[in-house]
Amino acid sequence: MNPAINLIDVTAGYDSTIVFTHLSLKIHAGQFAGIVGPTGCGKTTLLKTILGVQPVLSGEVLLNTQPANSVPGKKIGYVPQLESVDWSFPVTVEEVILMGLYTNKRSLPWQSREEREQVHELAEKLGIYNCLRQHIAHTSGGQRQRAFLARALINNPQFLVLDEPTSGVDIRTQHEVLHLLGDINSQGMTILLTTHDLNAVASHLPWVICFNNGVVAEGRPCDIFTNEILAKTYGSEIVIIKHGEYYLIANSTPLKLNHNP
Ligand SMILES: Nc1ncnc2c1ncn2[C@@H]1O[C@H](COP(=O)(O)OP(=O)(O)OP(=O)(O)O)[C@@H](O)[C@H]1O
Repeated sequence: MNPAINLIDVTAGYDSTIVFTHLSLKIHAGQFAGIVGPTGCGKTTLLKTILGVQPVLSGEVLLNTQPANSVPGKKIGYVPQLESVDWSFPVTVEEVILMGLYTNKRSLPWQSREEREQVHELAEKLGIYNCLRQHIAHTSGGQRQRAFLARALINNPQFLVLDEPTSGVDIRTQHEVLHLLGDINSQGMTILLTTHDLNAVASHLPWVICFNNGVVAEGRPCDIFTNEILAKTYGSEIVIIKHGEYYLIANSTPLKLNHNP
């Protein structure tokens, strides 16, 4: 079977920076995979390359055997890093979701009844029906994440690509978002995301790709999250605390609490 996403010997980057060279990576249909790696190692650039918005310098990116830049945008549902979104933009949650439906040909005020019903159905499914009329800036981090997820899903894409869906929200919301993505994946959606949260990956994702300007290792979290692979990925020691079958990965050096008054 052909991979859903197939990078073949890809070199990509910007005018001033080559971010990765000769990268080959396959994501299979139905896979739920997370890319982890240090800040600036090229995770977002990799997603942009898959989305076809970042031109490759050499090599090829195929989506279901078609070149990525020839695949209509609607085939890929994309959730950007929400930290990059301008929250002062005057839109409601409902309008954010509707934006997913519009191409350059249509403007926002004119939605059909079917389109509204489609939005309401999806909002109900994602648990944000009650905040559809709320200004997006007045919603919680978890509700925003769900609103942008709905915007990405509204066109029934073949793949879902998310840039750091677990950042900027508390631990409980992180788990809720990943649980929701797990449910969407179990209905057949191929999902690729980036995250800095190794523990969330370890507990929710079946497949992890350790990245640092290239693939360091990939596999099941239980095989991949070793001191050796994490040190190679992050360039410094990452402490893994094991308790029976439970793992806790310390993203920073353990601290000794200050007991001084
Ligand atoms: N538009 C751009 N123009 C030039 N260089 C860029 C651009 N965007 C990113 N870079 C550079 O490319 C490299 C990879 O950046 P990228 O955003 O892909 O990393 P990342 O792993 O997603 O980082 P983070 O975890 O902080 O989001 C960095 O050195 C960054 O400075």
